[in-house]
Amino acid sequence: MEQIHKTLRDAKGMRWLVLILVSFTMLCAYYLTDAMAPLQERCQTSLSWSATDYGFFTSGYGWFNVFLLMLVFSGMILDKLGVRFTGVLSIIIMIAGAFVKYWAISGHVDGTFEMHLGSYQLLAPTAKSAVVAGLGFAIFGVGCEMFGITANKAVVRWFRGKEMALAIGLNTSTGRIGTALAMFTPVPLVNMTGHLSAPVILSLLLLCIGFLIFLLFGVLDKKLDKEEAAAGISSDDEFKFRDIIDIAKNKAFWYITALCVLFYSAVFPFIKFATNLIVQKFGISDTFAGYIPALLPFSALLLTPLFGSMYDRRGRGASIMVLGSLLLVFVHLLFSIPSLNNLYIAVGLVMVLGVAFSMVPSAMWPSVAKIIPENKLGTAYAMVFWVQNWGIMGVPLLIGNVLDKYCISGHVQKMVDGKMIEVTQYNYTIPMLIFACFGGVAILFAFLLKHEDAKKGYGLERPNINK
Ligand SMILES: C[C@H](NC(=O)[C@@H](N)CCCCN)C(=O)O
Repeated sequence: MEQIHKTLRDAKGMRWLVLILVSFTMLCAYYLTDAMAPLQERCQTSLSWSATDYGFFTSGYGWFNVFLLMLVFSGMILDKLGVRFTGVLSIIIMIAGAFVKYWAISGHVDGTFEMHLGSYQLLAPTAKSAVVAGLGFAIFGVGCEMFGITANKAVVRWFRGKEMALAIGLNTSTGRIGTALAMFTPVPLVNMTGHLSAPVILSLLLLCIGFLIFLLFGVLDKKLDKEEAAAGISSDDEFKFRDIIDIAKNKAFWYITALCVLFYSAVFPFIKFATNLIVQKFGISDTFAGYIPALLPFSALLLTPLFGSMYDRRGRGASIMVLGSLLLVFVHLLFSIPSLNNLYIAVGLVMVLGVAFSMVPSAMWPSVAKIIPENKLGTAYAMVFWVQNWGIMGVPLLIGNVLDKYCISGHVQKMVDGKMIEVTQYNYTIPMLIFACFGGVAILFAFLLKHEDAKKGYGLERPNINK
């Protein structure tokens, strides 16, 4: 019989199986990334965290990635040692980070912490539990970002010239399922168990399952390596320092990176504060308030593959990014208007934000693969993520501080575990305007990217599927 499939990746079923295996761990990783988001007020009442403490802890995700350049090293490891090794390493790091985070928020750490350099105060008094949880989150963040670039590279390797954007979109969508679950399961879990750390324990369990599933992917990927070697297809994966310089010389790369950090700075940190925003602005209890931000990843998880598939078949990647950025600004501006406090408006806006949050990622990540050659792709994704992590780290810090300095609107007494506790109330107008400003500048870079593509012919407006 004539041989139909040259390698495993030419077998459609195998490609999609690989996608499922890689994506499951994305779900677990994204769940833990956002699992504390609906618990902002619970952290205030159980661990005495202020908005600044919460922002500090949330910023932890990026500390090591940004300051220790862990993301850049991750990219090098990925391009040098491949997706299998890097994937396994990243999951182990995530499990270690999750464990530290669990330790910090489960009542083992008390008191406050401050840091001085001579007479200069580096860190104002901060709840020690927020500092240790932040450290755990920082370790986890290294693994999570390392896994993100590994998953992108693995998907590109298996899907290039086929349904690449759709596959990247579906992989991201699976991550969004994790984010959606993180929006509405933590509060019921905490209520059921009486432990603030219950969602983190669940994440640890999920990550261990993800580890085993990723090993299965490793078996298939190794087989593909062997087949490609036998067919004389070489994967020029070796990392060279020159790669960083080559990538850094590419203008379109910087436009896409700027768009990435600005766009995501207005989305990921927004998710972290969204439950509290809904509680404060729309007067809903935190048990239900998380359901509204959950609509954001929910609509994104349905629409990201749709836009990915549109991009594969019809092209228009740069235009999709422009439109997505416009929608982002529209939503944040409307959220900032104090009189628009009707719950239906909140639901509508979050869903439109979900559309924006589908459009930009579904076009952005496959577009990086059109601008940068595959052998430098791990490093390129790592560089984009590194810049993006400045935003993921800095913006929650900024918003937490702004809330405590300029946005306190009052205090209310709430009954928590049989005790009356004072809970601070916030007005979110200024934070929402800050998010809108990020979106405004993102639009500018989306246009610059479109213009550069028209000049250099990267094909961002052309379909991805080779006919
Ligand atoms: C694919 C992309 N991932 C990222 O941007 C990661 N750097 C951050 C992941 C944070 C997880 N909530 C995406 O999710 O669109």
